[in-house]
Amino acid sequence: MDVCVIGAGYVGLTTSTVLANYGHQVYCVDKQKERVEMLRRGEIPIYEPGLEEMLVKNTKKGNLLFTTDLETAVNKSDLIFIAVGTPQDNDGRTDLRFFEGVTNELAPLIDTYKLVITKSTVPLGTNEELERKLIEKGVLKENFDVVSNPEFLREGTAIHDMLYPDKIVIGVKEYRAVQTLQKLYRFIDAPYIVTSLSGAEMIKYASNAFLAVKISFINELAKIADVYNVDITDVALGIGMDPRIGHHFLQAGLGYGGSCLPKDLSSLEHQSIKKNITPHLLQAAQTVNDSIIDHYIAKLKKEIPDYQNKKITVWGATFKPNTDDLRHSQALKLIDRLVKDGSQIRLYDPIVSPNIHNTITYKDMYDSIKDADILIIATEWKQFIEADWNKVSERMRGDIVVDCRNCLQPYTLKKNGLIYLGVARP
Ligand SMILES: NC(=O)c1ccc[n+]([C@@H]2O[C@H](COP(=O)([O-])OP(=O)(O)OC[C@H]3O[C@@H](n4cnc5c(N)ncnc54)[C@H](O)[C@@H]3O)[C@@H](O)[C@H]2O)c1
Ligand SMILES: O=c1ccn([C@@H]2O[C@H](COP(=O)(O)OP(=O)(O)O[C@H]3O[C@H](CO)[C@@H](O)[C@H](O)[C@H]3O)[C@@H](O)[C@H]2O)c(=O)[nH]1
Repeated sequence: MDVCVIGAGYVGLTTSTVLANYGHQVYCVDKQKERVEMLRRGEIPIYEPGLEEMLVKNTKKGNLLFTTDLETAVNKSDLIFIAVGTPQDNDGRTDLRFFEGVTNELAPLIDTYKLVITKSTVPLGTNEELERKLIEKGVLKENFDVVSNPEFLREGTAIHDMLYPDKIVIGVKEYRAVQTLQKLYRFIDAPYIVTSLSGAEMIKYASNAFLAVKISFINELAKIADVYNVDITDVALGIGMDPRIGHHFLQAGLGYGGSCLPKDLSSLEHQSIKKNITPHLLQAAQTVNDSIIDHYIAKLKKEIPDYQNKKITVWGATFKPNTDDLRHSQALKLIDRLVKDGSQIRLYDPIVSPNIHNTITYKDMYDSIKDADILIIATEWKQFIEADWNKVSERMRGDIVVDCRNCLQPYTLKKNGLIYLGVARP
């Protein structure tokens, strides 16, 4: 099938590449000229394991093309995916600027039948509004159907998640759209959830909200476990054994960040308030998440009252491992807070070198800890988990390792003369 994908970010690039890899002809459009030129050279603007290889293979084969020319891409395609960003505005609502920009650009280009498929995460009612606007702008009703087909991939495992999703959610008004999408996704073996446009929009928000609530739940329990000298990893393991609870998303730590959970939870909160419903649980999940940095700063202060005067190294800047994404990173929030408190930070991250006030970034993880008093693990990258702790111990001046992600083995550190401070791990 001939497919146009609008937006060459994490979702648009993964969608384009996977569809092309399974035999479709894909035109991936982005308005950023430099990004498109880069992609044409086979360089990818984001870090996503496995993506570059598959992308280059398919560009060489000619079934994956990058362009800024929306008109040609739309003309050549039967299906049009919208995968532009829907960030958070200053009030915490969804900023639909890019999505509405696409609606305006698309309207004059649709003069034969197209399936317009929304992959971007958009508030309830947005796809109905998209349909209404396209008609209002002169597109004939018989020339298009709108489909809400939210994406559930995680950064760092995007290709795997797109190939092996637990479900494919499709919000439609016309059943013919479902058949077209089943044809498009014939290489994916997953159950279909077919619902209304807003039903699909809500499934997306509900998923991310549930995950955020689950993380805040374990983080709240971690605070309680801490004061009662209980190991929270035992508690997570114990409750996770119950299949009604499950083991996933029970890792206590610095809290959730990234480009999705915080903004989607906040958006759902506003969508709820707009209809006079107070979303107590969603608000509580955010409150817990917002309180975590303060909580761990207080813990650090209790352990080392003059921590501001110590040499602190932080390992990890991104919001989670295996990505270059710094959006809403809790690690960055922690660094900001330490800097505000007067500390000078040395930072090492395997992929990014962000420019942060009073922070020196290092290219080598062991160089970053030379003469450090305190080492803080803010993101659970594999290379931190597998660090040479004897070498760490020799390089550091002090002996304190704060494991904000509960990803290390306390015993291994202790064996190497280091003091381990985890999240509720007595
Ligand atoms: N990142 C994720 O893991 C993820 C997962 C599932 C869903 N989502 C949702 O998918 C959407 C996209 O997220 P992302 O992280 O891929 O965004 P992104 O910011 O990485 O990429 C968006 C791209 O869209 C381009 N763009 C904006 N307006 C355009 C226009 N008018 N024409 C052409 N290109 C345009 C931008 O230049 C940018 O390259 C969001 O709604 C997000 O909530 C993201
Ligand atoms: O037990 C856990 C699991 C995750 N996190 C944190 O939660 C955040 C989000 O993690 P994850 O969900 O793996 O990352 P994303 O790539 O943002 O993926 C989420 O957001 C995407 C965008 O909507 C959805 O498509 C995915 O299904 C959803 O998992 C990160 O900061 C993690 O460190 C924890 O603190 N504890």
